[in-house]
Amino acid sequence: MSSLSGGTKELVSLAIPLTELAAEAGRLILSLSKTGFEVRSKADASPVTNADVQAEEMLMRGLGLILPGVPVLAEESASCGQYAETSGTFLVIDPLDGTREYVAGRPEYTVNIGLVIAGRPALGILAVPALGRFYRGVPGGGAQRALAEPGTLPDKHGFTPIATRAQPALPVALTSRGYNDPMTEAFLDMMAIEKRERLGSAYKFGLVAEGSADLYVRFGPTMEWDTAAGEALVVAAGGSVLTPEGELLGYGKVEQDFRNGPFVVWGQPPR
Ligand SMILES: Nc1ncnc2c1ncn2[C@@H]1O[C@H](COP(=O)(O)O)[C@@H](OP(=O)(O)O)[C@H]1O
Ligand SMILES: [Mg+2]
Repeated sequence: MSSLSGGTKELVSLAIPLTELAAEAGRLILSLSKTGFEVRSKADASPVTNADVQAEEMLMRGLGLILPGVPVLAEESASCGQYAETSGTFLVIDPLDGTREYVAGRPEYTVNIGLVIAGRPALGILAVPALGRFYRGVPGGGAQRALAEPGTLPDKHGFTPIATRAQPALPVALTSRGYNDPMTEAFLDMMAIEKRERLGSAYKFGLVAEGSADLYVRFGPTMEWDTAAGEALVVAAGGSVLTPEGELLGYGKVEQDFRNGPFVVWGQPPR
């Protein structure tokens, strides 16, 4: 068992070593993109590389030291049928979110580390190693970002506060690059937007959290490791993640194989 109490101050302190760990895993992934990686298909036909697997191993080792005893729900372990105990506090990680983008040479892939307490994302870290962007947030404790040269680790004193922006008359909307669906299109068709950008990873949450975009629309399926870290970050920065009915996403949905339903990420409350 861990001795985590879940207080805001404790979580803000915990975010520091977790950010360093995500950045280390990101550096490993980025270096493998230069030296070469191997791609194979998973049971669901989605790609996986040795970068996903090695980064997950690094994260599991590091999390075992930082938060011993806290179960870790991890994408690659879950795809082999190994599920963590998620009825209490648990970590949820995607070691390489946006593997398709990574394989295609696009830079938006992320390392996601989330912490779920009482069914809610309580801390979130996103590293975007190829773009040198590092985000962290604790709902109630604020959100921060650091910028660094790609391939280098962020300066621990380089984190500055970020917040979502007031929604402009014509908002900037984000969607998945590769997994769009008719409901997402219909929702966007109903809105007057300035522009729409497609990106394949949790970087979309970072862009909403820092006020570069206003909403991220996702009616197609995602997994809890795609959203836990990003949701904590966006909420910490002043935004929200809501189902079309205005409900919160739940976490630890073992009976749904940790699959999320539709949601919209809002920088500011929906009007
Ligand atoms: N049919 C499906 N069922 C469950 N999750 C899906 C899915 N299609 C896509 N996803 C999830 O959506 C994520 C990609 O979304 P996006 O491109 O917007 O980041 C995938 O993450 P991975 O790419 O890490 O597997 C995957 O987890
Ligand atoms: Mg993913």
